[in-house]
Amino acid sequence: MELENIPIVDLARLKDVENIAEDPDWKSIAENIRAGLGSVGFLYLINHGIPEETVSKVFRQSQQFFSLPSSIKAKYAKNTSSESEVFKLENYFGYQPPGGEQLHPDAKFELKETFDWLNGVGLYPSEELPSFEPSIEEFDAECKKLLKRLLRTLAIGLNLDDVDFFLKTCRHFEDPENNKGIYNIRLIRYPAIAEEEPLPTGAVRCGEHSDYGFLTLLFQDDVGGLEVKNLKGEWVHAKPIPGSILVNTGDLTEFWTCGIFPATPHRIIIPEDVNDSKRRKERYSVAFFNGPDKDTVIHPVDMEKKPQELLRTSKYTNPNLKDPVTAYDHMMRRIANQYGN
Ligand SMILES: O=C(O)CCC(=O)C(=O)O
Ligand SMILES: [Fe+2]
Repeated sequence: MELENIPIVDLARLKDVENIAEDPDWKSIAENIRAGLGSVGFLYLINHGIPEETVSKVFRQSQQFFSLPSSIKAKYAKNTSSESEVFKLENYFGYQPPGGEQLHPDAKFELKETFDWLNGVGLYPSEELPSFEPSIEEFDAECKKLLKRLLRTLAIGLNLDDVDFFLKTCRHFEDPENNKGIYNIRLIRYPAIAEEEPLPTGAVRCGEHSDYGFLTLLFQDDVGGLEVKNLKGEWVHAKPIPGSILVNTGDLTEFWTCGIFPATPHRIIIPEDVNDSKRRKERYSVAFFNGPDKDTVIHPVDMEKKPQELLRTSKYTNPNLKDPVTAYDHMMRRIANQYGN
């Protein structure tokens, strides 16, 4: 089944039962997740179990942080002292002002500010905002709880013998201090654009890209503007659904599953109409990018026992790219080639 729009998956019936692989509710939800991530590559989760207040606290702290003067935000800046520092995974935390990142060669200027943490490690503006760090920590723990369930639904949806196949590769969930993982929380603000404001040539909010890792949880406010490319190559608006979370699969998953779960391109353009509210309003989003532990060997062959008709053509079905690689090396080759071409 090929879906054109982003489906909604309701997790309300996902209960902690003994044998989840045989549980009809887990099975049917796993099927829905499989159908959504296996076609559009994106889906909305509702009744996902993350308390609304946990999410709104992070959005409030994000608004307060990005509203601070640039000189204060600069205290928490990402290490961009040299090209080699920028591309080190270990340095993937801190604040980046607008124009700090380019996700697509045509997106000459990304009108966004970001604030990142890697594996729960990073800089917290505790002096200015004492509630900031506890809000991120609470959010981090809730996202991991949800991801643990999602990773099991992925394995069930793929009919893998071991329902914990993916979960076992995320030891960082249980042992946050081990620094084995690759996960990243990112706060984003896209500033409002005034009617008379001249924009740099090629400006967008977020250049077209696919995510790098395994699974992304994306929380957005009510402004809208995110577009997702469906299998027909059409851009579909990922309209905000209050209380929902968008989930999508990244490059690593596309590689691992031989394209069963594609890494779908997405972007946020700036509407030309100066009165469009998607342009006039500032927009906030929060992403939790989850990868498997760095030393996980990603071996696409694991999935080759799957029926061939399920394997979609992807850049990773290229035989030269099929050699096993650790999650860390995969991320490094992806970061080094930031445009992903
Ligand atoms: O802000 C958004 O809604 C999307 C951001 C995104 O795709 C990303 O940071 O990878
Ligand atoms: Fe993305």
